[in-house]
Amino acid sequence: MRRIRWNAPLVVSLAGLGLIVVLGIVAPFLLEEEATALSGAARAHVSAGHWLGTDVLGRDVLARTLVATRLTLEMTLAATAIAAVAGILLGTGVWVSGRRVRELGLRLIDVMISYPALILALVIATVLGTGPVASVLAIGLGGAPAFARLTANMAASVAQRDFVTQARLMGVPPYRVLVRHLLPNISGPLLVLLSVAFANVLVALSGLSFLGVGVQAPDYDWGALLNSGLQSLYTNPAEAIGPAVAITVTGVLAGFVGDGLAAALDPRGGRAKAAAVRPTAVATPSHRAPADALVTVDGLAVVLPDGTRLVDDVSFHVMPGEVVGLVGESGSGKSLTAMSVARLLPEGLSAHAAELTLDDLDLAGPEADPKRLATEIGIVFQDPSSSFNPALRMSGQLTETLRVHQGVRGADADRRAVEALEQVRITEPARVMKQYPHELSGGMRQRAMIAAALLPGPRLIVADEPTTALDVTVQAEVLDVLKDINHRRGTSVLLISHDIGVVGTVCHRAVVMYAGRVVEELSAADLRAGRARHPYTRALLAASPRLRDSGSGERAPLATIPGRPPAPAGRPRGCGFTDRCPVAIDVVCATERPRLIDDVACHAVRQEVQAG
Ligand SMILES: Nc1ncnc2c1ncn2[C@@H]1O[C@H](COP(=O)(O)OP(=O)(O)OP(=O)(O)O)[C@@H](O)[C@H]1O
Repeated sequence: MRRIRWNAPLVVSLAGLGLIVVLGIVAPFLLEEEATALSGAARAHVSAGHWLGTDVLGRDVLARTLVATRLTLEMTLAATAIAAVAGILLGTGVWVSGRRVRELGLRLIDVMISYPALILALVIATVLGTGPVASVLAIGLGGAPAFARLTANMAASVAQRDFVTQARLMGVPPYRVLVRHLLPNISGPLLVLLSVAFANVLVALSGLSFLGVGVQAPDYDWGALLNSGLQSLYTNPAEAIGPAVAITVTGVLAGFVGDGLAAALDPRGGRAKAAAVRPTAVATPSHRAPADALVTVDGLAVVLPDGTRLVDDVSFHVMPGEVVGLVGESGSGKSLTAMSVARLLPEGLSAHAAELTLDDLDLAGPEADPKRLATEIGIVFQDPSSSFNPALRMSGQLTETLRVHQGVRGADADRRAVEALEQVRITEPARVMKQYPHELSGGMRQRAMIAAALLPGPRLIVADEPTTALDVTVQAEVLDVLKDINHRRGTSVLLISHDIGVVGTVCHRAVVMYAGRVVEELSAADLRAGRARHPYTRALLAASPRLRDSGSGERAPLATIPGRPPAPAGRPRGCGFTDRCPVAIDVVCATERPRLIDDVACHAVRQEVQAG
């Protein structure tokens, strides 16, 4: 419950159900007499005295409908509880039992689920006989397989996680594993199923009473009233309307609670949308980007709600037709910087910058045109297996931006998608268009991702570690495709990579990041020639099998960088690299933040320049 994000449908439907519950509690006290009093006028029509008319014995239908609320809700709650408890126990029980019991339990659930719940309930009701207790038991047990299946499926993924295995190895008793580890991790979807099951149980119980198997006279629930009302449907339809409306409204409200809960528990739903970058109050740019730069980032900061700066004062630019690499170890802030440019920051983070523009498009402004964003910036993500929807064919996914933002449809869109696939060197593009993502290899998927990013004709491609999930030979092919696109179409590329070798070979210029800041900017030619100045860039080069021998021509052993980058909250006041730096100057490096002067932010380099 602690992670629920309240939304309007959830609040309204819960309030509606609450009102019905209150009605169910008070109506028998207030209206019992009226509901049983014989007025003498059988099947009377709607009148001021009887808003829904009277039944076959002359009793007020509205009063009876309201009084029946309590029994109906009690039975529905009881049957839902039986279904949930029996189903959850069975579904989780199989995962805390031994292998044989588990196999047997899972097969049993399979068999039970293959029978429609109502048929199962009717069979049970026939065995148990008529009456409210029998129908509650029947509907409850009939609904249990749905809970058992959901619980078993979800518990399967949790039960194999390391913390559950560890708990079992430590001898934690099964019921504690169940209560502490399994149930809390599957509670969200179970809550949703619970509200949907409530609606189904209500309809099923009313159905049994309607068929005469459920509640027996003189007791009555909405189903029994519906049965009686149906007999006078042509003479006094209002008699059936009361219970019918009650069942429908309550069922729909319970369904809305389920929908509302699903939305409220969905981590991607509700307000979970990409955070926009806000302009900072700083009006004077600190970074002198050329006037004709395509992308200008000046003084970008990405901040956690507690004020921790994950990315701090980052400035760089990308020229038209230029490939710029953002390089640094894991956690240096590359992705957050790139995602700020694409306005795709994860929820909860806020960003601000003195300037963040793509040509004349203000990426920091609140109303950056979504159409321009979608068509002028193409994004290639790291993992090609999760970039496409596995349930849809490639054609629909590749042409989506064209259809949505450029109004290009049908054969035209398909033709352009085929051309884009050809450009990324996919053979038989027409066949690939008809395939599903899982039918393509990882390298093909990543090239298709690049084709999708290319299709609307973007001016910038942001490629976030596009080859990390691929094996080495395929990596080279994908990087080649990116280089080729830049060469042939002049598309600028912002390439994020932790591999300085990749950046040195593919990019024109590298922006080296460490601990959320830019520490050096240099051309790829300088990188390849080993002309890096910042000790961190030099350490990255020494650790790169591709570039370590460049410049000197010697075969130095592959180096590692000792220590680890500081966590965002524990970064020192001065230079973040101080603790790992071989040339750190006492006190000053730890306490004074080095500014980026002549493309390098390092006190030691500055001192060297001044001395010599
Ligand atoms: N949504 C988030 N909430 C909290 N911290 C985050 C979030 N996203 C990233 N971070 C933290 O911000 C820092 C920078 O993250 P970022 O993903 O930009 O690094 P990166 O250089 O791209 O690393 P990697 O190559 O591992 O993706 C890291 O310390 C990371 O743990």
